[in-house]
Amino acid sequence: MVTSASPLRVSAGGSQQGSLSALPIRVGPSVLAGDLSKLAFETRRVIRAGADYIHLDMFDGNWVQGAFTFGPMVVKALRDHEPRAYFDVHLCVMRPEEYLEEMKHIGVSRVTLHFEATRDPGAAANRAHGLGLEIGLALAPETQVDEKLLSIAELFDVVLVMTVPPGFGGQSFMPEMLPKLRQLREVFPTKALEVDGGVTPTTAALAAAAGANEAVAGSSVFHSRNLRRAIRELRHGLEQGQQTWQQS
Ligand SMILES: O=C(CO)[C@@H](O)[C@H](O)COP(=O)(O)O
Ligand SMILES: [Fe+2]
Repeated sequence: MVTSASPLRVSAGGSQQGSLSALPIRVGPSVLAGDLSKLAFETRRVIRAGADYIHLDMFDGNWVQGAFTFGPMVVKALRDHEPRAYFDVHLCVMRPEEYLEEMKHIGVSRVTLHFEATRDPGAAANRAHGLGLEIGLALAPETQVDEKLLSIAELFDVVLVMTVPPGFGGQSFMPEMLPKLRQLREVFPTKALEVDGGVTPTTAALAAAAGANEAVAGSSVFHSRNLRRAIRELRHGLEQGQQTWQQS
């Protein structure tokens, strides 16, 4: 079923890692790996197969060179087909902060912009919240977590740790991103932490064991013969990993 993010459940008195109850596990197929000539059909297929949300990669062919996918008009057309689905738009564009009002207008549920592409990410987060829009901060693999970044990330609803260089699907998961996830989870025990890139049931488990609770998956869902099973296995991977994280 496609839902809005459910509230985080924190056990009484606990704010440290290890004392938390489960964070909501969510699987968001990236339709980029589907048949792009049938986006509405592909979106409907993964919703029916149990997706928690739909991940939409908006690339402008500029910030990620050579990769141009679709823009707000296509997202709006999809929204008209799926009025209730949770739409998570990953903006890999120049000046992503300029899209916030339009994203709200077309009914996007959450928009994630890149730290590396945004002039003033803190101001963008405040503006999105003023619009009533959930907002995420994406970190490309080369971006390190330091004090300044943490103080900015604090303002966002989700931090997306890219586990491949942004730009295209079908790349291999970068295990060297796991310490970044651990670092973020230690500082933000209840914030949503999402991974994107090369996510399979095995890598989803590794990511969740390091603190992730949301996973975007393109190839491992759409290249599977059985979408429902693919999504179920990803969810299972996240659950297994989260148990490891809780016990750590
Ligand atoms: O943002 C991106 C790539 O930049 C992704 O959302 C990809 O679409 C994920 O595809 P797979 O790595 O799962 O094939
Ligand atoms: Fe993405």
